[in-house]
Amino acid sequence: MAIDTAAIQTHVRGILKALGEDPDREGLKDTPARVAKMFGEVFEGIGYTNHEIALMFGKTFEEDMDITGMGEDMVVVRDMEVFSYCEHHMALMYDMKVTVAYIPNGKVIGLSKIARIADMAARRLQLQERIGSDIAEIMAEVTGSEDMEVVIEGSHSCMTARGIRSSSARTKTVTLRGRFRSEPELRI
Ligand SMILES: Nc1nc2c(ncn2[C@@H]2O[C@H](COP(=O)(O)OP(=O)(O)OP(=O)(O)O)[C@@H](O)[C@H]2O)c(=O)[nH]1
Ligand SMILES: [Zn+2]
Repeated sequence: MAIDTAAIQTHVRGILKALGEDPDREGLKDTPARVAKMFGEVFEGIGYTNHEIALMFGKTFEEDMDITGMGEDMVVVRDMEVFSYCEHHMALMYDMKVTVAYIPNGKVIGLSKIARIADMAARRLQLQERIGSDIAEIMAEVTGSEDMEVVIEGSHSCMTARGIRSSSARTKTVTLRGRFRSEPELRI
């Protein structure tokens, strides 16, 4: 479902007024439209289910797997940068690095598609933990493998720039599925 751009503009204008601002002054007159456009970008993932994201980026390669045996070798893509917004404050999560490891089950996914999946899962009102479980769920559907680890490190502006103001606090979350859960030596 596409976002309701007109409603967002109306509400942003209302927020500006509630803040004591003049929404018609030169610097703010286009702000509701800009914010609606920005929300369309940064919240694009709200418009898709995990299943739909799996279909969108679900191109896999099965050729040569029997010959090379690479269909069972671990793949790790490190440090994919994403941005997200926490669902509690709608505050930016930044300096977010996502690392995904999986053990293919006979087919592999194109590497760029892993980054696209991580990027789209982050473009929602999220919890860092849920970004990890969403990526694991989408990757499992695409690859047919349950053996997955997703490590995310990031900063939450709701705790670095306001509130407790722990400006250097970083949060690390680890999502483990399948063999990564039962065999600790596999963990990256
Ligand atoms: N587990 C988890 N918590 C988050 C995430 N993003 C933000 N939070 C936390 O969500 C909580 C919301 O707590 P509340 O007490 O309702 O909000 P608040 O009064 O603004 O709390 P303070 O931030 O402590 O001032 C805060 O502790 C945030 O740090 C996240 O991705 N995962
Ligand atoms: Zn927050």
